[in-house]
Amino acid sequence: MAYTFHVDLRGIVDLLSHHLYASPRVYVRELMQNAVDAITARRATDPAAPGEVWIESSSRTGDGTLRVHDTGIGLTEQQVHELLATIGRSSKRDDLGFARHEFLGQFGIGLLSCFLVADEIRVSTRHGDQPTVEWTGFADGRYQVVVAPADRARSAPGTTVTLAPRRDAEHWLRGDAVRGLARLFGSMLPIDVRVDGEAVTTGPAPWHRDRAESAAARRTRLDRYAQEVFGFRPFDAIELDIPAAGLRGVAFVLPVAANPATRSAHRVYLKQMLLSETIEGLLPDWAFFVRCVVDTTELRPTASREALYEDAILEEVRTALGDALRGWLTALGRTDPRRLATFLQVHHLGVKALAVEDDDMLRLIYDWWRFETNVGSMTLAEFRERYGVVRYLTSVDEFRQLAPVAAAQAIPLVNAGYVYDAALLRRLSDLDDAIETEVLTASALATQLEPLDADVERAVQPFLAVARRALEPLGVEVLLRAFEPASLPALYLLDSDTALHVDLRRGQEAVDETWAAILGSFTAGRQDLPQLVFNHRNPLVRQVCGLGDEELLALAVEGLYVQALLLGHQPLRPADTAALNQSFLGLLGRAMGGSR
Ligand SMILES: Nc1ncnc2c1ncn2[C@@H]1O[C@H](COP(=O)(O)OP(=O)(O)OP(=O)(O)O)[C@@H](O)[C@H]1O
Repeated sequence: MAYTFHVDLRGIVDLLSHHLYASPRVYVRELMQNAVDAITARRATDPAAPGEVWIESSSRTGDGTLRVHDTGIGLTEQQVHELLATIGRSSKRDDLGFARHEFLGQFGIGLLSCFLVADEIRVSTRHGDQPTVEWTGFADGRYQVVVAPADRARSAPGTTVTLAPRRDAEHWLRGDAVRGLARLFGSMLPIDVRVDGEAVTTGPAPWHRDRAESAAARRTRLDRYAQEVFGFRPFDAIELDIPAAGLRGVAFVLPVAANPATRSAHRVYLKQMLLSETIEGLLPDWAFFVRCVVDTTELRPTASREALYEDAILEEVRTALGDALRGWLTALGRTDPRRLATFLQVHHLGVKALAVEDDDMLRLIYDWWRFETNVGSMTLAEFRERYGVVRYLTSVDEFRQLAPVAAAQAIPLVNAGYVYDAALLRRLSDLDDAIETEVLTASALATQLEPLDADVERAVQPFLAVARRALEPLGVEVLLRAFEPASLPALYLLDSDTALHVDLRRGQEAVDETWAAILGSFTAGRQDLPQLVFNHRNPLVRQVCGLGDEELLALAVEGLYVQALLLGHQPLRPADTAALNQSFLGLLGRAMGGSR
């Protein structure tokens, strides 16, 4: 024998309120939606039928109830049983069960949301010339249907829904709350909606085109809209139009930097009814620099109507919106490079993050973003045009230290030490195989520094011997070269590769045997050391080279070593600090005429 399921309405309402809807406020949206759909249905056969929705809040009715009146299609007695009293049954689906395009509703559960604020829902409805039917649904699952007596018969087709409030939910039915919610959800609806006599529908969407309006006036209006809705005056307003998704709208470009890691929230309308102000995932993740407001007819809501259903159309829309933003950026580069430069100034981090994966954005950075170089600030495109190979350093500290030295050796260098820069430079050949890029290593720079004449080289051997002896315990290789700028006495050179091995070796000294053996396996066979290159063009270094007093020479060498470390923003180890102390105190002692 077959039985029919029974539904525990209290359980269902509990489910809706705790798991489906984020807040009871959705009840206003569901009631407006039903009223608008009913008018749409009536106008399908009677295009001249009146289309009005008016809501009387409890502040107006005075008896605590809220009433929603519409001039829609109404229901017959049989439809009342079928549609109002059957959870999940909807008149807005076609024979195959698909949502019908012209309606906002589709799931057949919207009316239940009224139980979030009401104990009792009363519907008085009239379809065509049929008698007025009165249906009352109670939160405990009972319902009654009666044909209205003559004194309560409706004079025209349409429906009135009356809510008797739940205890503790009375405030949801009051004038202020209802007006605010009706305005929030329904301000763009194509049908006139009033709350307590006040219009909440404010006419066409902000992107609606009015032929008589000038471009400047339109922009001012859109700016004002962004200010009202998002609270900022946009850098630009990008109009969006994707006919395949029935989507129109505007992307407002943020005037200040946004965190690329935070997903942007957008204001999305479905068939002119607000779905949510905080829709994520409408745009690709990289489009963090805009806030959109869009209306679409083709995207589908989830049953809560608070999010978009993740399907193939949403995926296509996301791609198309991404293309629109990309198009805006590249067009700006063509038509108004100065504005693009301003945009990049604000949003460069995000655009760079995107350029790591996207060729168009990489091209944008290549052509328009000004990098710091040791030959002035310029774009990578300019740099390449002037100097051929795009040589760069991957740390800001390294750049600060080496840029002047490299410039003096006529080696143009780009500072790629900021976040994403190195990754972008590594990817540049993706744009064009002919673009050559190269990291300048410290050892490569050392080879560019001019060696000394043979005579000088011979003469400085005693200096080198003392300097090597003094610095050997500190694990640094000593060189003497002649280079510009002459004001720099010594240069501490450490490649990132060498730095890693130096760190590992230092780690080895500081840990127990097991760890030392593990770390040792990484450094095995590597003897590279950081280099300290003394500059023979520097007058002080020349003087030190000529010192006959070995003790004084060693003190000077230690001092110059620590100074080079400090200039290179290198951390000082205990041994370096000890060398600094020894040198400083020793030199001080010598200066005051004593000895160590
Ligand atoms: N004001 C109204 N006038 C005429 N019919 C209505 C009205 N309100 C509700 N109905 C009928 O009741 C049915 C159920 O309404 P309900 O709001 O629960 O679901 P829905 O609007 O079909 O779908 P959704 O859950 O997506 O809102 C509707 O399909 C419609 O036929």
